[in-house]
Amino acid sequence: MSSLSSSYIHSMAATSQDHAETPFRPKLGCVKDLAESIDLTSIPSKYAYFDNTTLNKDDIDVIVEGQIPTIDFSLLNSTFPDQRAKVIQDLREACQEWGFFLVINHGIPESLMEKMLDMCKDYFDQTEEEKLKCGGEHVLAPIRSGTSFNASVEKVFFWRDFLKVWVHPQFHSPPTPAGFSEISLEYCKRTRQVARELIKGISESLGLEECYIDKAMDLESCFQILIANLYPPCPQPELAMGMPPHSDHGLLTLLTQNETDGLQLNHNGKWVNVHALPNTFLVNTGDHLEILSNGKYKSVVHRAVVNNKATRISLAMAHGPNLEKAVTPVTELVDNENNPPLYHGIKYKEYLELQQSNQLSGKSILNHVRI
Ligand SMILES: O=C(O)CCC(=O)C(=O)O
Ligand SMILES: [Fe+2]
Repeated sequence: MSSLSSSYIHSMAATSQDHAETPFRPKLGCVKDLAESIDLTSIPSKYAYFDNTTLNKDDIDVIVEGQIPTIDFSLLNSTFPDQRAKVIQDLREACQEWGFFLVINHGIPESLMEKMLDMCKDYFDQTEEEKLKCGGEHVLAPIRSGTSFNASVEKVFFWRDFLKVWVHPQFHSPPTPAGFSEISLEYCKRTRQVARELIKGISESLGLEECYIDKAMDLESCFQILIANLYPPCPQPELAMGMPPHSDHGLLTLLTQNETDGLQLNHNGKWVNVHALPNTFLVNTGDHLEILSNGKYKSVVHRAVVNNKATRISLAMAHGPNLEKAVTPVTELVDNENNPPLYHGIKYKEYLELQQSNQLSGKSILNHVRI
């Protein structure tokens, strides 16, 4: 199966011509087309993530509604020291207790956020052929379009199509739809600025200099990736999964979505539904924040569930260190007697490759670098 692309294969049937050229050329298909196929009333068994017959009762998920922390971004630039101190304290609590927060008053125009989400919708509305023009079979290809997460290694497929684009330090963009590149360039620049400001606040909240993390991780050349996710309506949402529980690889991910919810985060062992208010960012901490803070700020495990009513589009902007950095816990947060380093250093690019080329599963890659 190693020659299969990361795009999902709905059918192993191939034309005789395909067979003549490449013996193992599958018919590629996205879950959007599957969902739109006429009379789809049940999901193919390959998408059955929850299996009622084998479900252990300990695995049954508890879903709760939680009061997710809110960060008023505008206060980070307040000229009143009290206000800045308050928001730094809010960030500390949010990172320590949740690994997740909503960001309001971030200054990015709502119109730009809407245009970017519309562009993602237009991208997914293209034909399969147009989407495949993006190519990118390798997990580290700068532009990759596909379905599920990594179909070449998965036993169960996820109810999700995706586009992943590396947008910093080198900017890439799919050639179509028209206008994607211009909107995306602006959106990536603005979200990167917000992420770096948040990271400065987080640095301070750890008792470090404001620019400590920015400098140590070389965020001037930070790795930024745009991940657009499409979750079409699913006839059996209780059996399928959009994205399985996982933590993100980088430092901070800024997520926006259309009007449909579906993100859940794991908080004290329970799944919490996240409801996004318009014009806000849902921000989660990633594995590299956990590594550099020596476990003080843990990356949050989250997942995306699906529904049978409306298509959900989410847009995650993930920000990590410079890809060449091998990140270890910062010396200021380590003390060999009482607080020894908990993680090995591994080059971020290798970490990313490990995550992308395996099955997405909880914090399995972070566990790989735990001492
Ligand atoms: O769609 C979502 O809400 C979650 C997406 C996500 O976790 C990711 O792209 O890493
Ligand atoms: Fe994620």
